[in-house]
Amino acid sequence: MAKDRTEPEGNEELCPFSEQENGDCTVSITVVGASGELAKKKIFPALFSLYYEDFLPKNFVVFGYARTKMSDDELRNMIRETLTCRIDTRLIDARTCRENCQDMNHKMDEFLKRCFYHSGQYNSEEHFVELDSKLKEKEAGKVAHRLFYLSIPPNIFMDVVRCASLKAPSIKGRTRVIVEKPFGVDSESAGKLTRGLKQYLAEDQIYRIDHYLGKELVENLLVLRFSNLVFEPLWSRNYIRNVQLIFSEDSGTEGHGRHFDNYGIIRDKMQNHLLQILALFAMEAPLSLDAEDVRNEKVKVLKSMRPLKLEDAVVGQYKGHSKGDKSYPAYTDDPTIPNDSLTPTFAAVAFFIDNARWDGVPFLMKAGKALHTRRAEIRVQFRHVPGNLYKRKLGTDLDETTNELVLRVQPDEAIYLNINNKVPGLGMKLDRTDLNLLYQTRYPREKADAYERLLLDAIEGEGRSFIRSDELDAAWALITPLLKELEEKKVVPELYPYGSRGPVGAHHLAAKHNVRWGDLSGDDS
Ligand SMILES: NC(=O)C1=CN([C@@H]2O[C@H](COP(=O)(O)OP(=O)(O)OC[C@H]3O[C@@H](n4cnc5c(N)ncnc54)[C@H](OP(=O)(O)O)[C@@H]3O)[C@@H](O)[C@H]2O)C=CC1
Ligand SMILES: O=C1O[C@H](COP(=O)(O)O)[C@@H](O)[C@H](O)[C@H]1O
Repeated sequence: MAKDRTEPEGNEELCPFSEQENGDCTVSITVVGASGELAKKKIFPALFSLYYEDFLPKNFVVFGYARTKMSDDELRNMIRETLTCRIDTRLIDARTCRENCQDMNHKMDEFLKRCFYHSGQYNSEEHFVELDSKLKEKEAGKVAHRLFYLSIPPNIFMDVVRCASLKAPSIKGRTRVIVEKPFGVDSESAGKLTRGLKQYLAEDQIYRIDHYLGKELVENLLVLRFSNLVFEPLWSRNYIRNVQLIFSEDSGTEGHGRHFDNYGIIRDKMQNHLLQILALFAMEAPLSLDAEDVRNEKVKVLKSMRPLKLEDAVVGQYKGHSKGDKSYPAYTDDPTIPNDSLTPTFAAVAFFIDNARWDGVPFLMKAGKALHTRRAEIRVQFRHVPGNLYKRKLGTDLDETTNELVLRVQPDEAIYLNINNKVPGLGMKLDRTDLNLLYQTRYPREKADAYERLLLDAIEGEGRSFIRSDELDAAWALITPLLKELEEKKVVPELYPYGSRGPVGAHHLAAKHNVRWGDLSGDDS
């Protein structure tokens, strides 16, 4: 029996698979682009983890679809051999325990019996008719929900959507399609993609995936805000001075830059992951946790934001750097990148939300490759404490002593609040310390991968963590003017050394808004 994620066991009404449990229903999941990296690294492992943990319904099949010729057994071997999911890791940690390994092998055999492959072209209706008949055979006359995961490059999305919706839709059940990013490169192309998808699918059949919305800390944002009394009263311009959304990677493109060079860091990280997090952070309380209520609030806050102009941004590109006997390449040393590429590998921008809650509060975003560290976090810097009671003890630099709440999305998920505290003893010495919730300590069990959570949501028809088309439009409307200016004016990015803290311009941008980057100060750098 599939586990219920929402309620203690035994609550029949809320069980999302109750139909399947009585044997009437089945779910067919087709991974389109099954021969690709994402399918191997993320999608099949996530499906296996869900199966292993009993979250998949009783009746399901998984089909791989791609042009590469492969037999069912070859697909199964690929899945078995490339397994990199948390279950595998758990077993490596417990490798002395033979029972666990036997259990996993048994579960893997059972899972693979449900996996099949069909080779076909992405634009061939005939090949999708063949897929449909194979699906029907496995579905054996049950009401079948069909989920197509488009793990393919965007130029073939429309072919697949057309063929799948015309020739292989669910007849009595629901047809849903997970669409991978990129969702266009600007407002115009995103609008075109949406109009194309809507020729064949209704909005509630489209699941635009941004895997950051499946990350534990991001899912927790609304819980933190709306289930604790202590945060919400502080969550506004009255107490918050600025908010920082930071995404740094410590590696460059290293020979795989061709795809990135067409997009750049603003499209790759800001338009999607960081703006999505910002919307969840800043939105008003939704009427309910229903997908439409949550997404309505996200759209509202995105629409209240000022579109970016060149003066709100700094762009950078990493250059080569030597440290001891090790040397690190420049972005343009990557053989897949043109030597004269102006693509930003770093950007810092300042957003403002023109609504009553956030008027005047800078929301600074920073994302970059080849930086000194890898991290994704939200930093909330609060206002200074009024009055001078402890000023002599705290020092004159009030920025150093204001409260800061940090939500670290990765690595090592954590939520901590910097506070000032008296050092125990007879004197009156103050110390800066933090109230710290380190996930690894509090919740030591390994965490589900974002793809697991989002796949399960899509199977269950839960759209809350997927991007609706009006959200997408609103996000592109904020970013497109800046992208156009950068491209039209051929803005040359400021160079920064590989492994550094990014271009100096990012500090100037922050200083213009009276902000200091929290990740570069004190013991956090
Ligand atoms: N890899 C990742 O970590 C991430 C990927 N994505 C997105 O997910 C999608 C899939 O990613 P990924 O698996 O890495 O992509 P791949 O480049 O590996 O492509 C997936 C499959 O699509 C087919 N394919 C590739 N190029 C073409 C083409 N030009 N024309 C027709 N078919 C083609 C190939 O299958 P075959 O030749 O067998 O038909 C390939 O195995 C992409 O849209 C990507 O932007 C998003 C986030 C992260
Ligand atoms: O969407 C993307 O995200 C990955 C990083 O994902 P993470 O979960 O490992 O943080 C990034 O490498 C890729 O460039 C980008 O397209």
